[in-house]
Amino acid sequence: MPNVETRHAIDPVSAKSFDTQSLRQHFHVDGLFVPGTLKLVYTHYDRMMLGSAVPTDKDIVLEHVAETGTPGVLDRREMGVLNIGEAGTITVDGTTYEVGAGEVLYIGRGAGPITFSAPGRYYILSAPAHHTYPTKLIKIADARRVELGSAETANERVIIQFLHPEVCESCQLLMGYTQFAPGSVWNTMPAHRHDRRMEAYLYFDLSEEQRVFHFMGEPDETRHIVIANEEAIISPPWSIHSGAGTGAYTFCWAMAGDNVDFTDMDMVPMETLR
Ligand SMILES: O=C(O)C(=O)C[C@H](O)C(=O)CO
Ligand SMILES: [Zn+2]
Repeated sequence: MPNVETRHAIDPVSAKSFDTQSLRQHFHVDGLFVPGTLKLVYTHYDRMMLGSAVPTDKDIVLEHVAETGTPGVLDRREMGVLNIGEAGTITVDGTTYEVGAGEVLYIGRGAGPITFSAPGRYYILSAPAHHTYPTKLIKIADARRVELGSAETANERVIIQFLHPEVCESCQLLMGYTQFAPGSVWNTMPAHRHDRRMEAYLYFDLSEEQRVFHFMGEPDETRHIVIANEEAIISPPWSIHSGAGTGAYTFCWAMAGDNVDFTDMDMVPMETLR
């Protein structure tokens, strides 16, 4: 049985009163990517599930997750898996996909069981789905690239979009990752919100000593959470989501909610941030 933790949805009024420990308890995820284990976090934000699988000499099979209330985990869901480790394989319904470093496997509704094989460090995202789109391996060259920011503002980066309507159809999941040029450290500032979609971040490619200060909260009530390598953030739909690192890093962003329009954002004017 997978190790599954549940996170309930928190409203912005309650979040205002949280101290560091409470913020971390509700919005921060650690303990991911432990060799030989499958860990899942079942959230009540659009029922997005996130987690990790790190197979060793033994494969890890994902089939039933009690929290979904269905025999197979993907009976009514879709899944995106990003490999942040060495190339490995994922087998879905008897078809084996070679998933290289930085590649994403989209797994359509109704598929499974899913077998994760070494080597590979697999970051897992899943949301409810109303339609079955085909399972598809997405290579980096097939993804959509958006270059933005500049060295002068310490935010020169490329957003690489994998689960995006122009690349791979999905019901709810939008997913990709953002990589920084050396010396650039700021993501998603000026900040935005999108009440239509929640968002989850996984920060990775950080050295042991490196940290990212992740900013969250309503624009006039911001808070921060200090993040180390391969730790994640659950970002509620009412919250900004932004970060500044002590050096360059990569982060995987993923969203679920009412639309799959990456550009549907409500920008937050700088002068309103507190
Ligand atoms: O660096 C950025 O800016 C991002 O990657 C933005 C996130 O992808 C995002 O918040 C999308 O809604
Ligand atoms: Zn966003």
